[in-house]
Amino acid sequence: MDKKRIVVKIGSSSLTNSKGEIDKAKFMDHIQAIAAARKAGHELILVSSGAVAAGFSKLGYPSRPVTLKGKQAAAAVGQSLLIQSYMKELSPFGILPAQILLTRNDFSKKERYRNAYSTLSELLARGILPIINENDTVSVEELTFGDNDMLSALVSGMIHADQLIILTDINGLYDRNPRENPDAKRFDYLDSITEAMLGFAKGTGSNVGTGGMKSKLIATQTANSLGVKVFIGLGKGEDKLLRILEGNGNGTYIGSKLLTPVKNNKQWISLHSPVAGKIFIDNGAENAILSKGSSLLPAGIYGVDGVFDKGNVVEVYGRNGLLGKGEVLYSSEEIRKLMGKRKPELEIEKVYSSNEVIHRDQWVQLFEGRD
Ligand SMILES: Nc1ncnc2c1ncn2[C@@H]1O[C@H](COP(=O)(O)OP(=O)(O)O)[C@@H](O)[C@H]1O
Ligand SMILES: N[C@@H](CCC(=O)OP(=O)(O)O)C(=O)O
Repeated sequence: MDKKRIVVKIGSSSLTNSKGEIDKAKFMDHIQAIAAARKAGHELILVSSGAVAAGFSKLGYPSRPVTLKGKQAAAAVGQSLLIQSYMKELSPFGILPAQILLTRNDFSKKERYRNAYSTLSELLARGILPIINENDTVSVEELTFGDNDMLSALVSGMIHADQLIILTDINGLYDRNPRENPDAKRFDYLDSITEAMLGFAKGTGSNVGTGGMKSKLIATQTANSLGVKVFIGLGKGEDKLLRILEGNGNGTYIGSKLLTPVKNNKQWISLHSPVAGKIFIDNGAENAILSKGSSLLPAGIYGVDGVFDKGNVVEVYGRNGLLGKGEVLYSSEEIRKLMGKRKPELEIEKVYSSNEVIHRDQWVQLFEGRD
């Protein structure tokens, strides 16, 4: 089998018990499977939940806390317990883990996004097993990933993984919540996640998990849009990851064969960049961008909203509303002077070095009406 780069996301319910402790048997099952997949030559990155679930009982909480300070305090204790266990149990297999705690800001600032990518690549190149979690203790509610399903999707896109494996306490997506409908049917293979599927995926079934199946499906849509195939399910035994990679896993596989990887700068523009302003373009420019894949030139721009600098990301609007997002090569002040002008006029003025306001390589189409 080809050597693959895989992101494995393990949910709280697959690591801990309801009393708020790491479940030794579940934990060791993952360790053995990780070791076997690495031995087979695959590159692995772990996104491990479980910090809150493994920490709350040590702080005297009877169950998973609901307040922000309670969750953050529990995560501070639980995260170190988790990493300690990973270190100890992976060591006999000669695997050295590295703890990486990320916040939403690490993705929204371009330099930090690039830096996270370089660090992860360096760790992989040196044979280390990165273990990622959200930095729960410092993340504030408005600035979180939502859950680790989304974090794992964003990481798998960033490092151009071949597959994202979401290990949970249920063997895949069913057409109704199987905990409430015993005759619900499971999907084995899906090309993509549709709106209808989002409708029948519901919340968590355990008292330690957070997002339930719905958050896994939303994360799957994101991973697929970045060119990464997804498996959602469970498994037992040291060969469970290898079986999943061979296509024999106990769960649902999602993503057609036609998925295309997305370059990191385009991922950053479409999913992480803060929007600094708006540009309004005419029909000719809209056609050129959407149908011919051209860059955006000043001639087609008739309006600018906001104050922004060169290098910021703006939204571009046409007759169909929002068309996409792109990184501008001029400030809002400069674009106001340039807009509507054609090449000869710009050349006579000899002020600007390049004609493009947004280069095609820094443009991401969000309007789905056209290719
Ligand atoms: N249509 C569905 N198919 C499968 N599981 C579902 C569905 N709707 C809701 N669920 C629930 O989602 C749960 C898995 O999510 P969650 O508890 O958040 O797990 P984790 O801790 O692994 O992230 C399942 O145990 C199940 O109760
Ligand atoms: N970052 C949190 C987990 C958040 C989360 O998404 O949990 P889960 O639904 O179990 O994957 C923690 O470590 O407790």
